[in-house]
Amino acid sequence: MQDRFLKSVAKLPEPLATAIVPILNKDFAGHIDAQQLEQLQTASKMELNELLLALLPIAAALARPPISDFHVGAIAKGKSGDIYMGANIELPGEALFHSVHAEQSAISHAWLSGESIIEDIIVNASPCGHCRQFINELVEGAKVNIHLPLQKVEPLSHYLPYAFGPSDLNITEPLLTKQQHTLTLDSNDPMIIEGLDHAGLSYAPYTKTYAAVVLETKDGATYCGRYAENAAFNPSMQPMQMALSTMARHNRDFSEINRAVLIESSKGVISLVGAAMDALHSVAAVELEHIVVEPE
Ligand SMILES: O=c1ccn([C@H]2C[C@H](O)[C@@H](CO)O2)c(=O)[nH]1
Ligand SMILES: [Zn+2]
Repeated sequence: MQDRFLKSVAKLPEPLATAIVPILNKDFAGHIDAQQLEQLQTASKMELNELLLALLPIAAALARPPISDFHVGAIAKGKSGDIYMGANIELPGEALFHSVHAEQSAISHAWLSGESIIEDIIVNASPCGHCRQFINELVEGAKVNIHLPLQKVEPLSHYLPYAFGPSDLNITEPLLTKQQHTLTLDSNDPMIIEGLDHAGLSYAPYTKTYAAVVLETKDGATYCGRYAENAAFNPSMQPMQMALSTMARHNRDFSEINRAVLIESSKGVISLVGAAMDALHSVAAVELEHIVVEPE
């Protein structure tokens, strides 16, 4: 089991702790598939909703909050039945808007893993307004069930009545709708090829700035983030933040970043390069490679 989970596992009821230890092996990065979840349910004799709440300390152990020391853990449950953990990240010395909320981290984890509908979000602290908005931007967002430790399960619409969302800007395909934008560049650099794929899957209906970030560590492992825009603009999740959140879930230190690439479409009305550089430089002494690609 990874050391970062020792304290959280110690707090779990014994049968659940015993059953989860093998899952928390060195490769664990916050994903528990439907079959494993069923095994945990059998072993712990817990109702599914009870089990999901019991798993939150594991999700919270993924957090990196050097400013607040407030560890938030969230779980997004996809239509497939798999669950995806996420946690908050704060960037040392940088403006607070660079922070990633646990709910965004869990949602982006599900999205990067190919989920097209998120049915439930489980979180250990009441979701802030920004997260309620982010959830409302998803496919069937108003219907996402919100699970909190001391509250009965309610759909997002209970927590965010009279909501603003993509339809107010005449966007009919919300976040998580399959994207396929063609960005091609003649390159045989594996990091750039990976980045082009992710940029093509990014979600940017308001600016068309399709973008992705790929971070590489010295051992050759790569961690990706795609741009996820919001109709409410400010809660949009930057590709650098999403990539850092992927790295944190994989238990990698940001100082291990060896190479960082931002790919973005030349036809977008904004550029994410300044924001991406600020975020990157707060955690790693690496220059950002900025690659601008002509969409087809
Ligand atoms: O809904 C919320 C509210 C706050 N936080 C994080 C952001 C920041 O890192 C810390 C303090 O606000 O908690 C979340 O992850 N989700
Ligand atoms: Zn929040």
